[in-house]
Amino acid sequence: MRQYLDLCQRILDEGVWVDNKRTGKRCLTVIDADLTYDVAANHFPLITTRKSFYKAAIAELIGYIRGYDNAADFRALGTRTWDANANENSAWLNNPHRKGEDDMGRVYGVQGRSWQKPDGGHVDQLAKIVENLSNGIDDRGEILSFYNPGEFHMGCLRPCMHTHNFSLLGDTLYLTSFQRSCDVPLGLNFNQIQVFTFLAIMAQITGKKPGKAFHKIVNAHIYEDQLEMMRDVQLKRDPYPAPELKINPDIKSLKDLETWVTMDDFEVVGYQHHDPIQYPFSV
Ligand SMILES: Nc1nc(=O)c2c([nH]1)NC[C@@H]1CN(c3ccc(C(=O)N[C@@H](CCC(=O)O)C(=O)O)cc3)CN21
Ligand SMILES: O=c1ccn([C@H]2C[C@H](O)[C@@H](COP(=O)(O)O)O2)c(=O)[nH]1
Repeated sequence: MRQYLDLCQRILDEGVWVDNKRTGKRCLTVIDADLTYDVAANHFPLITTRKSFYKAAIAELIGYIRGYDNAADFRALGTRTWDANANENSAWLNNPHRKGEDDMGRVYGVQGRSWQKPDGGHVDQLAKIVENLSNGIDDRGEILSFYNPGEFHMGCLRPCMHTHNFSLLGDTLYLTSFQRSCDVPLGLNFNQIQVFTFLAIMAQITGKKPGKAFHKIVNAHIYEDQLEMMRDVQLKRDPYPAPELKINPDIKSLKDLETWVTMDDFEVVGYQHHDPIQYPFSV
């Protein structure tokens, strides 16, 4: 938790104001942040200086794993976080590739599970990684990439967390995740949970021990309308100790994740937190 607060403070101390054309807002911005999560010790990186809705963050991750392309499917899993990008951004609403209400297009998990090949076939990047890791293989290219510039025009948003690179050392699994753009008050609260949970769940279904997860962020920002709450409320609070994440041990395969898993299969133990803070969201 301390590393999150340090990043917030660093943005306040060293950040540079940058105009953002897509949202029409200014962001206080720093470049390059590294966060590390100890998944082996189960120190779940849940924000404690405000109430965090972690089930929504895990629901997003499961939706990516399943290759969802529709905000309604995300809602059914337990998160409304894609509603605005799917249905309220005028550039996407006017895009001829949008297939109707709730469509997100070829974003995130669609690329992860079904990257189009020039010959008409598809690549399932995640299935290949699970297969290799389960067999003890790390070919130094266990990479899940959502970043497909050739199809940016077919999706509502370019992926922010765009690459997850798994590594095996003996029977310990590591994850290095790359993020190009990070809304620190809102997005990072979710992204920390997702990087941690992704390593924990991949270790579980491939029969490995989880090690550490390394989260590398390029552009880390606070939107102008979030700044006051961050500076005057959240950063004035003292953090509580990290809680633990409990995952249903019956989840044993990618198929389980794709078929029957719900948010009831994830539970956080020992979560002490301050009151919620509602930060503005920029579409
Ligand atoms: N500007 C922006 N920031 C983001 O973090 C973001 C996007 N856009 N677009 C795509 C996804 C959607 N994400 C979101 C969207 C909404 C919340 C949000 O409103 N979180 C609330 C609680 C939500 C709930 O109750 O489930 C929060 O207080 O954390 C978080 C992440 C992350 N991403
Ligand atoms: O997982 C996510 C998804 C999105 N974000 C934030 C980062 C930016 O504030 C916006 C995306 O805007 P771009 O103009 O495409 O950079 O969403 C996040 O933090 N985490």
